[in-house]
Amino acid sequence: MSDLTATPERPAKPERAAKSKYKRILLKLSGEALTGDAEFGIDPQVLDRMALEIGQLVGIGVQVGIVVGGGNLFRGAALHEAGMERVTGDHMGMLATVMNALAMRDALERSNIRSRVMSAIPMSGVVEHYDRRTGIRYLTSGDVVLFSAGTGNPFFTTDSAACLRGIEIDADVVIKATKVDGVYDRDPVKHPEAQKYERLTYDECLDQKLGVMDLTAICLVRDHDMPVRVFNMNKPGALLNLVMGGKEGTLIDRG
Ligand SMILES: Nc1ncnc2c1ncn2[C@@H]1O[C@H](COP(=O)(O)OP(=O)(O)OP(=O)(O)O)[C@@H](O)[C@H]1O
Ligand SMILES: O=c1ccn([C@@H]2O[C@H](COP(=O)(O)O)[C@@H](O)[C@H]2O)c(=O)[nH]1
Repeated sequence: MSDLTATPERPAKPERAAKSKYKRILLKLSGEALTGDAEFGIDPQVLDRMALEIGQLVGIGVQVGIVVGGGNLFRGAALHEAGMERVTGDHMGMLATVMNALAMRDALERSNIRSRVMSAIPMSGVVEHYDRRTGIRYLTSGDVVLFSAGTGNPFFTTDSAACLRGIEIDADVVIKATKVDGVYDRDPVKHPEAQKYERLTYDECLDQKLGVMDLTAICLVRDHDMPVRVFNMNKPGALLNLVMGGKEGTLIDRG
């Protein structure tokens, strides 16, 4: 029987991402998309598929930091609407992201992709506490790093956490993997006639209040000139194509 406590062998150092457009990325995975066809929870098949796609990036030497959402389990705002105190609901939402990160790490390690989970909320014995310099060291050595528990503060979302961590680790781009294939002039799930944008400026996103990412997150990336790409995580090969410089989804930058 294999030793389940062992971490996979470190693979031979991958060649530098010679042909990739980005050297270090921050990938935001939608929690809601982890449910697959179910209504709640985590679909292991979705995790395995994501692990495969992330493995392709690691294989060409791209450094991958990940922030996973928690919308498949708990959202503070929804719990609050149902009568719970908001901060407690947000704490539950952040803990949900830790659960998703643990599940993602499990899938990555089953695919022999070395990975670490760090949490913004100390959780000794379960995951490491977030430390920027340690996280960067792990990334530099080729490990995938899952930054969990959002920002560690209530009233934020994991979109903001993804932009924050992306800026902190000096990523080349924040990539938001979601269920729609980019940013539209209105929610394409509710409005099938919605028009997709190829490229948008931060200010256009803010002025038009485009709901694909929260406004706090957009302000943060605008203030730090961090490009964001939104793409459909259900499209096989799209993540690799995007990292190689292909035109997937929508690019949000300063124009
Ligand atoms: N203008 C828009 N363009 C694209 N998508 C939009 C827009 N407005 C609202 N949306 C919705 O935003 C969703 C994308 O957000 P996502 O699924 O990542 O949710 P989230 O709340 O960020 O993630 P999580 O599930 O992790 O909480 C899409 O599924 C889409 O329905
Ligand atoms: O910094 C943060 C990040 C998240 N939360 C709470 O967690 C849930 C799940 O995150 P999603 O971005 O919605 O997937 C979120 O709704 C918040 O309740 C937080 O409080 N602080």
